[in-house]
Amino acid sequence: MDGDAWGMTRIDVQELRKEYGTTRAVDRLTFAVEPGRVTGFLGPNGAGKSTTLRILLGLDRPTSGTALIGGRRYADLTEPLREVGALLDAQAAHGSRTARSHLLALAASNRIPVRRVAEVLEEAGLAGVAGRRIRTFSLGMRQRLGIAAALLGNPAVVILDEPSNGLDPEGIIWTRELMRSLAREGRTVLVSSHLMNETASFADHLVVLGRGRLLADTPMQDFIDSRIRPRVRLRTTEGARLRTLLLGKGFDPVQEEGGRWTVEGARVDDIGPIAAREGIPILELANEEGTLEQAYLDLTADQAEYASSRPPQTQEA
Ligand SMILES: Nc1ncnc2c1ncn2[C@@H]1O[C@H](COP(=O)(O)OP(=O)(O)OP(=O)(O)O)[C@@H](O)[C@H]1O
Repeated sequence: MDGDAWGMTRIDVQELRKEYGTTRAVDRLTFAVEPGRVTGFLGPNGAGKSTTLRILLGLDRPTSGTALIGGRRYADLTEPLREVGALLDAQAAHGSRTARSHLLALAASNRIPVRRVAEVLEEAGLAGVAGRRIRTFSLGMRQRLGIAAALLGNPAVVILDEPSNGLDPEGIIWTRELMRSLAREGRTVLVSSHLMNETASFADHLVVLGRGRLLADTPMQDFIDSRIRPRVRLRTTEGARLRTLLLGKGFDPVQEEGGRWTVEGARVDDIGPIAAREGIPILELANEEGTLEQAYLDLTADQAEYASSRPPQTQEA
Protein backbone atom coordinates (compact mmCIF):
# COMPACT_ATOMS: atom_id res chain seq x y z
CA MET A 1 0.00 0.00 0.00
CA ASP A 2 1.36 3.43 -0.77
CA GLY A 3 0.87 6.73 1.02
CA ASP A 4 -1.94 7.88 -1.28
CA ALA A 5 -4.13 5.01 -0.22
CA TRP A 6 -4.06 6.42 3.32
CA GLY A 7 -4.78 9.93 2.18
CA MET A 8 -8.41 10.34 3.06
CA THR A 9 -9.01 8.02 5.96
CA ARG A 10 -10.45 10.27 8.64
CA ILE A 11 -12.14 9.42 11.87
CA ASP A 12 -15.45 11.26 12.17
CA VAL A 13 -17.37 11.42 15.39
CA GLN A 14 -20.76 13.14 15.01
CA GLU A 15 -23.19 14.02 17.78
CA LEU A 16 -22.12 10.90 19.64
CA ARG A 17 -24.00 10.09 22.81
CA LYS A 18 -23.71 7.11 25.12
CA GLU A 19 -25.76 6.56 28.23
CA TYR A 20 -25.26 3.79 30.77
CA GLY A 21 -28.46 3.91 32.81
CA THR A 22 -28.52 7.44 34.13
CA THR A 23 -24.79 8.04 33.44
CA ARG A 24 -24.16 10.07 30.32
CA ALA A 25 -20.65 8.82 29.46
CA VAL A 26 -20.47 10.67 26.12
CA ASP A 27 -22.61 13.69 25.38
CA ARG A 28 -23.20 15.11 21.87
CA LEU A 29 -19.57 14.67 20.99
CA THR A 30 -18.39 15.88 17.57
CA PHE A 31 -14.80 15.88 16.32
CA ALA A 32 -12.66 14.63 13.44
CA VAL A 33 -9.23 13.04 13.51
CA GLU A 34 -7.21 13.92 10.42
CA PRO A 35 -4.55 11.85 8.66
CA GLY A 36 -0.90 12.84 8.66
CA ARG A 37 -0.65 13.89 12.26
CA VAL A 38 -0.75 12.44 15.74
CA THR A 39 -3.85 13.45 17.68
CA GLY A 40 -3.63 13.18 21.46
CA PHE A 41 -6.90 12.15 23.13
CA LEU A 42 -7.03 13.59 26.63
CA GLY A 43 -9.40 14.00 29.52
CA PRO A 44 -9.70 13.33 33.24
CA ASN A 45 -10.75 9.90 34.55
CA GLY A 46 -14.30 9.17 33.54
CA ALA A 47 -14.33 11.80 30.77
CA GLY A 48 -15.53 9.30 28.18
CA LYS A 49 -12.35 8.52 26.22
CA SER A 50 -12.55 4.72 26.52
CA THR A 51 -16.27 4.77 25.76
CA THR A 52 -15.61 6.77 22.58
CA LEU A 53 -12.80 4.43 21.51
CA ARG A 54 -14.90 1.34 22.24
CA ILE A 55 -17.75 2.71 20.10
CA LEU A 56 -15.30 3.61 17.30
CA LEU A 57 -13.99 0.05 17.35
CA GLY A 58 -17.43 -1.54 17.34
CA LEU A 59 -17.14 -2.88 20.90
CA ASP A 60 -20.06 -0.84 22.17
CA ARG A 61 -23.15 0.77 20.60
CA PRO A 62 -23.87 4.46 20.79
CA THR A 63 -27.16 5.62 22.27
CA SER A 64 -27.24 8.03 19.32
CA GLY A 65 -24.88 9.66 16.85
CA THR A 66 -22.11 8.09 14.77
CA ALA A 67 -18.43 7.25 14.97
CA LEU A 68 -17.03 6.51 11.51
CA ILE A 69 -13.68 5.43 10.13
CA GLY A 70 -13.18 6.42 6.51
CA GLY A 71 -16.92 7.10 6.33
CA ARG A 72 -17.97 3.67 7.59
CA ARG A 73 -18.87 2.12 10.91
CA TYR A 74 -16.30 -0.36 12.19
CA ALA A 75 -18.89 -3.15 11.92
CA ASP A 76 -19.21 -2.42 8.19
CA LEU A 77 -15.49 -2.63 7.43
CA THR A 78 -14.81 -5.69 5.33
CA GLU A 79 -11.30 -6.31 6.64
CA PRO A 80 -11.13 -4.31 9.85
CA LEU A 81 -7.54 -5.15 10.86
CA ARG A 82 -6.31 -4.01 7.47
CA GLU A 83 -8.04 -0.69 7.91
CA VAL A 84 -7.78 0.06 11.62
CA GLY A 85 -5.13 -1.11 14.06
CA ALA A 86 -5.96 -0.66 17.72
CA LEU A 87 -4.40 -1.23 21.10
CA LEU A 88 -7.07 -1.09 23.78
CA ASP A 89 -6.21 -3.61 26.44
CA ALA A 90 -2.79 -5.19 26.20
CA GLN A 91 -3.81 -7.87 28.71
CA ALA A 92 -6.44 -9.23 26.33
CA ALA A 93 -4.13 -11.61 24.40
CA HIS A 94 -4.37 -15.32 25.19
CA GLY A 95 -1.67 -16.17 27.76
CA SER A 96 -1.14 -19.73 26.62
CA ARG A 97 -0.25 -18.69 23.07
CA THR A 98 3.19 -17.60 22.00
CA ALA A 99 3.60 -14.10 20.62
CA ARG A 100 4.11 -15.54 17.15
CA SER A 101 1.09 -17.85 17.26
CA HIS A 102 -1.09 -15.02 18.57
CA LEU A 103 -0.12 -12.84 15.59
CA LEU A 104 -0.39 -15.73 13.13
CA ALA A 105 -3.96 -16.39 14.29
CA LEU A 106 -4.84 -12.72 13.84
CA ALA A 107 -3.22 -12.68 10.40
CA ALA A 108 -5.05 -15.82 9.28
CA SER A 109 -8.45 -14.54 10.35
CA ASN A 110 -7.93 -11.21 8.58
CA ARG A 111 -6.33 -12.38 5.33
CA ILE A 112 -3.07 -10.68 6.24
CA PRO A 113 0.10 -12.10 4.60
CA VAL A 114 2.05 -14.30 7.01
CA ARG A 115 5.28 -12.38 6.36
CA ARG A 116 3.78 -9.42 8.25
CA VAL A 117 4.05 -11.44 11.48
CA ALA A 118 7.86 -11.54 11.35
CA GLU A 119 7.95 -7.92 10.25
CA VAL A 120 5.90 -6.57 13.13
CA LEU A 121 7.66 -8.80 15.68
CA GLU A 122 10.92 -7.29 14.48
CA GLU A 123 9.53 -3.77 14.48
CA ALA A 124 8.22 -4.15 18.04
CA GLY A 125 11.53 -5.55 19.30
CA LEU A 126 9.95 -8.94 20.06
CA ALA A 127 11.72 -11.11 17.46
CA GLY A 128 13.88 -12.67 20.16
CA VAL A 129 10.92 -13.70 22.34
CA ALA A 130 8.46 -14.60 19.57
CA GLY A 131 8.36 -18.26 20.71
CA ARG A 132 7.62 -17.50 24.35
CA ARG A 133 4.18 -17.83 25.87
CA ILE A 134 2.47 -14.52 26.40
CA ARG A 135 1.73 -15.31 30.04
CA THR A 136 5.49 -15.04 30.75
CA PHE A 137 5.59 -11.53 29.26
CA SER A 138 6.03 -8.40 31.34
CA LEU A 139 3.45 -5.64 31.03
CA GLY A 140 5.81 -3.74 28.73
CA MET A 141 6.31 -6.78 26.47
CA ARG A 142 2.53 -7.28 26.27
CA GLN A 143 2.22 -3.65 25.38
CA ARG A 144 4.74 -4.09 22.55
CA LEU A 145 2.84 -7.16 21.37
CA GLY A 146 -0.41 -5.18 21.41
CA ILE A 147 1.20 -2.51 19.25
CA ALA A 148 2.63 -5.18 16.93
CA ALA A 149 -0.89 -6.58 16.53
CA ALA A 150 -2.22 -3.10 15.77
CA LEU A 151 0.33 -2.71 12.96
CA LEU A 152 -0.12 -6.21 11.55
CA GLY A 153 -2.61 -5.27 8.81
CA ASN A 154 -0.61 -2.19 7.78
CA PRO A 155 -3.68 -0.07 8.57
CA ALA A 156 -4.39 3.52 7.53
CA VAL A 157 -5.78 4.29 10.99
CA VAL A 158 -3.99 3.50 14.24
CA ILE A 159 -5.73 3.92 17.61
CA LEU A 160 -3.68 3.43 20.75
CA ASP A 161 -5.07 3.63 24.29
CA GLU A 162 -2.30 4.46 26.79
CA PRO A 163 0.49 2.97 24.65
CA SER A 164 3.28 3.87 27.10
CA ASN A 165 1.67 1.93 29.92
CA GLY A 166 4.31 -0.30 31.55
CA LEU A 167 7.03 0.54 29.04
CA ASP A 168 10.60 1.31 30.09
CA PRO A 169 12.24 4.54 28.88
CA GLU A 170 13.54 2.87 25.75
CA GLY A 171 10.06 1.52 25.00
CA ILE A 172 8.54 4.95 25.55
CA ILE A 173 10.95 6.49 23.05
CA TRP A 174 10.20 3.69 20.62
CA THR A 175 6.42 4.27 20.76
CA ARG A 176 6.93 8.01 20.35
CA GLU A 177 9.09 7.55 17.25
CA LEU A 178 6.69 4.95 15.92
CA MET A 179 3.65 7.22 16.26
CA ARG A 180 5.48 10.09 14.62
CA SER A 181 6.61 7.96 11.71
CA LEU A 182 3.10 6.48 11.23
CA ALA A 183 1.75 10.03 10.97
CA ARG A 184 4.55 11.05 8.56
CA GLU A 185 3.51 8.17 6.33
CA GLY A 186 0.09 9.81 6.10
CA ARG A 187 -1.78 7.60 8.52
CA THR A 188 -4.39 8.75 11.00
CA VAL A 189 -3.08 8.28 14.53
CA LEU A 190 -5.24 8.73 17.65
CA VAL A 191 -3.55 8.18 21.01
CA SER A 192 -5.05 8.48 24.48
CA SER A 193 -2.79 9.14 27.42
CA HIS A 194 -2.74 10.43 30.98
CA LEU A 195 0.89 11.47 30.72
CA MET A 196 1.11 15.09 29.67
CA ASN A 197 4.86 15.30 29.11
CA GLU A 198 4.61 12.16 27.02
CA THR A 199 1.70 13.50 24.99
CA ALA A 200 3.51 16.79 24.44
CA SER A 201 6.41 14.83 22.95
CA PHE A 202 4.38 13.15 20.20
CA ALA A 203 1.07 14.96 19.57
CA ASP A 204 0.52 17.58 16.87
CA HIS A 205 -3.14 18.03 17.68
CA LEU A 206 -5.33 17.52 20.75
CA VAL A 207 -8.88 16.44 21.37
CA VAL A 208 -9.78 16.98 25.03
CA LEU A 209 -12.91 15.63 26.73
CA GLY A 210 -14.46 16.52 30.07
CA ARG A 211 -17.58 14.80 31.43
CA GLY A 212 -18.37 13.32 28.04
CA ARG A 213 -18.18 16.62 26.19
CA LEU A 214 -15.66 18.18 23.88
CA LEU A 215 -13.50 20.73 25.71
CA ALA A 216 -10.90 21.38 23.02
CA ASP A 217 -10.04 20.32 19.47
CA THR A 218 -6.95 22.29 18.53
CA PRO A 219 -3.30 22.17 17.47
CA MET A 220 -1.19 21.40 20.54
CA GLN A 221 0.87 24.59 20.50
CA ASP A 222 -2.27 26.75 20.19
CA PHE A 223 -3.75 24.89 23.13
CA ILE A 224 -0.76 25.78 25.31
CA ASP A 225 -0.37 29.34 24.04
CA SER A 226 -4.04 30.17 24.56
CA ARG A 227 -3.97 29.11 28.20
CA ILE A 228 -0.50 29.85 29.54
CA ARG A 229 0.88 33.39 29.43
CA PRO A 230 4.49 33.47 28.32
CA ARG A 231 7.12 34.76 30.71
CA VAL A 232 10.78 35.58 30.72
CA ARG A 233 13.40 34.59 33.25
CA LEU A 234 16.51 36.75 33.59
CA ARG A 235 19.52 37.61 35.69
CA THR A 236 21.23 40.97 35.68
CA THR A 237 23.77 42.87 37.77
CA GLU A 238 21.46 45.89 37.78
CA GLY A 239 18.09 44.59 38.89
CA ALA A 240 16.77 47.82 40.36
CA ARG A 241 17.52 49.85 37.22
CA LEU A 242 16.08 47.26 34.87
CA ARG A 243 12.99 46.94 37.04
CA THR A 244 12.30 50.68 36.88
CA LEU A 245 12.85 50.66 33.16
CA LEU A 246 10.51 47.71 32.60
CA LEU A 247 7.82 49.13 34.89
CA GLY A 248 7.86 52.17 32.62
CA LYS A 249 7.17 49.87 29.65
CA GLY A 250 4.20 48.23 31.31
CA PHE A 251 5.93 45.06 32.57
CA ASP A 252 6.06 44.01 36.20
CA PRO A 253 9.32 42.18 36.97
CA VAL A 254 9.34 40.10 40.14
CA GLN A 255 12.52 39.05 41.90
CA GLU A 256 12.69 35.35 42.77
CA GLU A 257 14.86 33.53 45.27
CA GLY A 258 18.46 33.37 44.16
CA GLY A 259 18.33 36.81 42.55
CA ARG A 260 16.58 35.78 39.32
CA TRP A 261 13.80 37.90 37.92
CA THR A 262 10.68 36.79 36.12
CA VAL A 263 8.60 38.99 33.86
CA GLU A 264 5.05 37.83 33.17
CA GLY A 265 3.55 38.39 29.74
CA ALA A 266 6.93 39.13 28.14
CA ARG A 267 9.20 37.43 25.59
CA VAL A 268 12.97 37.74 25.31
CA ASP A 269 12.44 39.87 22.19
CA ASP A 270 10.71 42.46 24.39
CA ILE A 271 13.27 42.55 27.18
CA GLY A 272 16.63 42.07 25.41
CA PRO A 273 16.56 45.24 23.29
CA ILE A 274 15.36 47.40 26.21
CA ALA A 275 18.26 46.25 28.41
CA ALA A 276 20.76 46.62 25.54
CA ARG A 277 19.71 50.20 24.77
CA GLU A 278 20.39 51.18 28.38
CA GLY A 279 23.63 49.23 28.60
CA ILE A 280 22.32 47.01 31.38
CA PRO A 281 24.37 43.77 31.63
CA ILE A 282 22.23 40.67 31.16
CA LEU A 283 23.71 37.44 32.54
CA GLU A 284 20.82 35.21 31.56
CA LEU A 285 17.68 35.73 29.48
CA ALA A 286 15.25 32.96 28.53
CA ASN A 287 11.63 32.42 27.56
CA GLU A 288 9.77 30.11 29.90
CA GLU A 289 7.41 28.14 27.71
CA GLY A 290 4.10 26.99 29.09
CA THR A 291 3.77 23.23 29.32
CA LEU A 292 0.94 21.02 28.13
CA GLU A 293 0.47 19.91 31.72
CA GLN A 294 -0.13 23.47 32.94
CA ALA A 295 -2.54 24.19 30.11
CA TYR A 296 -4.36 20.89 30.58
CA LEU A 297 -4.77 21.38 34.34
CA ASP A 298 -6.02 24.89 33.73
CA LEU A 299 -8.67 23.62 31.32
CA THR A 300 -9.79 20.55 33.21
CA ALA A 301 -9.67 21.87 36.79
CA ASP A 302 -13.46 21.68 37.09
CA GLN A 303 -13.99 18.71 34.83
CA ALA A 304 -12.62 15.65 36.61
CA GLU A 305 -15.42 13.33 37.65
CA TYR A 306 -13.28 12.07 40.49
CA ALA A 307 -11.37 15.29 41.18
CA SER A 308 -9.86 15.75 44.60
CA SER A 309 -11.50 18.50 46.61
CA ARG A 310 -8.48 20.76 46.41
CA PRO A 311 -6.96 22.22 43.25
CA PRO A 312 -3.85 20.43 41.98
CA GLN A 313 -1.34 23.15 42.80
CA THR A 314 -2.13 22.98 46.52
CA GLN A 315 -2.21 19.21 46.64
CA GLU A 316 0.37 17.47 48.78
CA ALA A 317 2.61 14.95 47.09
N1 LIG B 1 -19.93 -0.43 31.00
C1 LIG B 1 -20.24 0.66 31.73
N2 LIG B 1 -21.32 0.66 32.54
C2 LIG B 1 -21.65 1.73 33.26
N3 LIG B 1 -20.97 2.90 33.25
C3 LIG B 1 -19.88 2.96 32.47
C4 LIG B 1 -19.45 1.86 31.67
N4 LIG B 1 -18.33 2.23 30.99
C5 LIG B 1 -18.08 3.49 31.36
N5 LIG B 1 -19.00 3.94 32.24
C6 LIG B 1 -19.07 5.29 32.83
O1 LIG B 1 -18.97 6.22 31.77
C7 LIG B 1 -18.17 7.32 32.14
C8 LIG B 1 -17.01 7.48 31.15
O2 LIG B 1 -16.10 6.41 31.33
P1 LIG B 1 -14.84 6.14 30.38
O3 LIG B 1 -14.23 4.85 30.84
O4 LIG B 1 -15.25 6.23 28.97
O5 LIG B 1 -13.89 7.36 30.73
P2 LIG B 1 -12.35 7.56 30.40
O6 LIG B 1 -12.23 8.95 29.92
O7 LIG B 1 -11.87 6.49 29.51
O8 LIG B 1 -11.69 7.42 31.84
P3 LIG B 1 -10.23 6.88 32.28
O9 LIG B 1 -9.31 8.02 32.03
O10 LIG B 1 -10.42 6.64 33.75
O11 LIG B 1 -9.93 5.65 31.49
C9 LIG B 1 -17.76 7.09 33.57
O12 LIG B 1 -18.69 7.74 34.41
C10 LIG B 1 -17.87 5.58 33.71
O13 LIG B 1 -18.11 5.24 35.04
